[in-house]
Amino acid sequence: MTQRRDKSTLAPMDVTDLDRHGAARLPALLSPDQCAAIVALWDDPRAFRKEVVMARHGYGSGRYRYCAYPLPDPVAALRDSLYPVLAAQANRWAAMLGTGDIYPARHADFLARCALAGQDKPTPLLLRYEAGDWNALHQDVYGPHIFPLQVAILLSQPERDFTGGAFVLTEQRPRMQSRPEVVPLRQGDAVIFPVRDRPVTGARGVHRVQMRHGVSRLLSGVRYTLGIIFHDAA
Ligand SMILES: O=C(O)CCC(=O)C(=O)O
Ligand SMILES: [Fe+2]
Repeated sequence: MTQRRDKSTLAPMDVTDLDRHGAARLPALLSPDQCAAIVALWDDPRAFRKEVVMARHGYGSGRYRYCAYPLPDPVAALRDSLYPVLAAQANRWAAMLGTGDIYPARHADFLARCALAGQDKPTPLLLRYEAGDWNALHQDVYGPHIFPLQVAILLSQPERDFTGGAFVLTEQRPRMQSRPEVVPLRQGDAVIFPVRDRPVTGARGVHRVQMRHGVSRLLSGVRYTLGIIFHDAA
């Protein structure tokens, strides 16, 4: 599948936004047709390994389905093409934090590392929300191996397909109150954000802030998102 923009490079502003605000938007990563093709996967049971009904677990309200391996073509293409850019950013953050973590240039090599630790189940997921549904603030950690950045792509068109349902991040600042960040998305836009935490440079050097993401209540309609997580699950 061809995407509308070259994802091998992110505009410098995107990286600046990640460092300054903890999230960066990739406008029009997918066309409306590409979004529709991914939404259509929802009804194909071969595409998925598991469904989660969020209310049963206290995760909010709505449903999501984890893709099965082999990933559906458009999902595999997105995961492969986004990874190298995010790995460069992940390595920069690891260096800032002095963790010693090194993320390999090839996604396959990172997945091999996950698999050795028993994390071999695919984590890309399709989420579906109806009026009244929401997604509790959370972190998508599935085992000790964590790739620190993830991507969510809005597949539905705000105001036409749904209202409400904003993508929300919170940043838990040490010994301070949390900071909310709302990322306005149009259909086909992606948001890049930290899975668990990120480095922030303060007066006394670099410290870690915890991040959580979620979705505010849908007021009407139906909203689909594709979530791309780069570590596999145990
Ligand atoms: O539906 C959304 O915008 C958020 C989805 C999500 O939690 C994820 O992609 O990990
Ligand atoms: Fe999530």
